[in-house]
Amino acid sequence: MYSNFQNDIYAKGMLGGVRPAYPTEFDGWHEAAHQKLTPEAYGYIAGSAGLETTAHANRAAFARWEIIPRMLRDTSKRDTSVEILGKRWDAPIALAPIGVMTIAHEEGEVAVARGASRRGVPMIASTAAAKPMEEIAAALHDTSGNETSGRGWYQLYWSSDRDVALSFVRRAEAAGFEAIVVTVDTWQLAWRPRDLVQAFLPFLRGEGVANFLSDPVFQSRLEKSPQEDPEAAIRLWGSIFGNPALTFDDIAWLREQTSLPILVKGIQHPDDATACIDAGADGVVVSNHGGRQVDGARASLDCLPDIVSAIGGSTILFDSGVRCGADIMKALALGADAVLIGRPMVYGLALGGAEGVEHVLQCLQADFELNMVLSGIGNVADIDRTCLVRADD
Ligand SMILES: Cc1cc2nc3c(=O)[nH]c(=O)nc-3n(C[C@H](O)[C@H](O)[C@H](O)COP(=O)(O)O)c2cc1C
Ligand SMILES: CCCCC(=O)C(=O)O
Repeated sequence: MYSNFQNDIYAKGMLGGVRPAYPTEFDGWHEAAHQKLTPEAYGYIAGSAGLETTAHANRAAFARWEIIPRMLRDTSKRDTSVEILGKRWDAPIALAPIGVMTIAHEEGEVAVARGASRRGVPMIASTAAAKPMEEIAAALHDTSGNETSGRGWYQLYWSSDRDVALSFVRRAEAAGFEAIVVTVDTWQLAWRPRDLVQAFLPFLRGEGVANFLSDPVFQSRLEKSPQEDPEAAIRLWGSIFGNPALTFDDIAWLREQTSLPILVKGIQHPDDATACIDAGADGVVVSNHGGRQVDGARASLDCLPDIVSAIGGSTILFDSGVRCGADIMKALALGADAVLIGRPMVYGLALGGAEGVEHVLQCLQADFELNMVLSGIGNVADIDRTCLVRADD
């Protein structure tokens, strides 16, 4: 039971005089990480596109839904597990793909992988990771110490050089990642004022390009190796990173290239969701990239119900604005199968590396479980639309 964590905290405090090493909710993680991070790293992580209207809308949308807890329902048996793409997850939570995590902590995604596997939470490794995917996979699957083997998916930023994109998929298969998540909303970075005013883009100093620099197909496009001529390698990265020409036909093409499940991340319109499924995807991630791409875009949570109506039965994950157990419950009640945790995890990483990631996940798991059972629901499958009312009703 995840909620044993609550008892542990009280017991350690009252019997041993020890308080938790880190805060236990989002604002605390955010504030403490803000103190620790460089201004540039903080701006990159916390910042969103434009006036950050969409980032705020993501939070406001959660506030417009309210849970009505039900009483006197037997919740003595509780089950937070879900089945996603044929695999059992202990909780309806995975880690969102997040690039260039060495700006938050020197061990970057390797620490994220360790924290995730200790909590049994699947991790989606980003193409823009600061560590090559093979290193992340090794950390995920490392069962030394008391870690259980973690579960990983690979997030593909689809290069305009299709052979590089395919090489990433082949490497992900070989490294043991269990699904491909194609992110389609960020083939180019949006107008991000916090980064612009600090003129900060970590990729240009060689952080977050490891998957490219270590890739044999990418290397074959260079005259000299990335070690010999790092500048030329970064220039090539800049020119082939994203692919504005991508269409649903490419998803259909990818479907023929790999037997791994494919999810398309960054979907906000129900017709796009349907087209993804028609092209052979197994599901989508309803997301506006945490408000980091199209400012003025609709809150991700508000996009969810129509997409559920359009492609219900396919796998539907959700992110953008998930901060606490209640948010997880609301997203599930509106039809998501599971949610992805983004910034809360990054702040945990900044605070304490693998231990910080583990702590944030443990808090979210316990908070979610307690929220669910105290609402009178013993089983994730029973979280549905009847748990919620609109705040203005
Ligand atoms: C610092 C940072 C880096 C990110 N890098 C990636 C990435 O490499 N690939 C990707 O698909 N999404 C990336 N995202 C988006 C997340 O996967 C996710 O959609 C977003 O964080 C959800 O919003 P939230 O963190 O506000 O909940 C990034 C987000 C942040 C904050
Ligand atoms: C160029 C990769 C960008 C990483 C990303 O997705 C983000 O910063 O939101």
